[in-house]
Amino acid sequence: MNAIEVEGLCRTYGTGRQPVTALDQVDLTVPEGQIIGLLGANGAGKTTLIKILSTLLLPTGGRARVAGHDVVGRARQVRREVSVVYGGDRGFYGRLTGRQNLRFFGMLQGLSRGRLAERTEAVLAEVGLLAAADQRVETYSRGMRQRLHIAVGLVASPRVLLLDEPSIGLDPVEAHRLRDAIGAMRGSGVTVLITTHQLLDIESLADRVVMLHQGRIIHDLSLEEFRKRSGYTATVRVTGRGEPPEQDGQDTGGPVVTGVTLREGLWTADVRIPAWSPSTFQWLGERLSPDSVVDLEVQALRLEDVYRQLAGELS
Ligand SMILES: Nc1ncnc2c1ncn2[C@@H]1O[C@H](COP(=O)(O)OP(=O)(O)OP(=O)(O)O)[C@@H](O)[C@H]1O
Repeated sequence: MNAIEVEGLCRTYGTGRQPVTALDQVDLTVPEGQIIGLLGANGAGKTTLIKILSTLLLPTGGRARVAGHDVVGRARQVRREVSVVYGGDRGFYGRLTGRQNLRFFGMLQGLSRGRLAERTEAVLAEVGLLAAADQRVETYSRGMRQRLHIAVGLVASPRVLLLDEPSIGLDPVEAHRLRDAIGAMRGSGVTVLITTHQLLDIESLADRVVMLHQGRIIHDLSLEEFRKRSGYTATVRVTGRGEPPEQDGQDTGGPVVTGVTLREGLWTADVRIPAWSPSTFQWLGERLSPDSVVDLEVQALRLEDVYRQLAGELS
């Protein structure tokens, strides 16, 4: 069964002279167990989609189903199947321990005493908080609180977990731990939809990338396809003396010289490599005179570059 099915979904805010269309005919099908990265600039409609899927907001057109239940007609059933976690570190009782908070919020979700005890320990382990479970939440770091939010989201075993900017405001170490906690869900059958501006979240977690722009889905690709959209796999940054290489005007299918700059008697050029092959090295040897090159650095493609490139095509 599909975890999420969205057809022609629309949401308009306001009815006056200037209504805002936040979602415009969105179609999306997500099979169970997939981890989807939902990307888009500020105002693209990501939060609106999350709110509709979690029944916090009604659509103004189209349909959406979660675990087979319609978000409008069977909202109560949907709420049993879906959990939503927002970025940020508030919403806990600071004087209670992590375990006590989790049990409290689990109880509110209607779990029986036995099931609650079992699930509490399981999810604390899943998010890496077992060792800190008996510490007061007021002593928790931001990242630990965020992982506790995810534990609350998981305690009632939802089929679908919606994460809105989960790593916002976290330092790199905490963000890495959080990603580990989310990654641990892979294979458990939980379907995860993550909205994020952190491309590293997508790179390390997502099976599929959906990109929204002005309320419409403009890309819906596997992570691999998304990566390939850039048209290159690496950039070689070359620094040299003397005559700089000529910048290539258009894509020739082979390596492309871009971004030639001059500074303090040295030039720097970025050579985009579509794919590594013997002819790539031959090309590099012919275009870049070994006498003039003083430094060479190979940079693997970053998802952020792809995103910037795709977003740039829109402006
Ligand atoms: N309650 C509201 N009333 C009026 N307009 C709204 C409301 N909520 C959102 N919007 C508008 O709807 C559009 C989509 O907003 P939404 O919050 O869904 O985008 P987003 O992709 O989540 O953005 P961000 O990355 O900034 O969170 C934006 O133009 C926004 O200004």
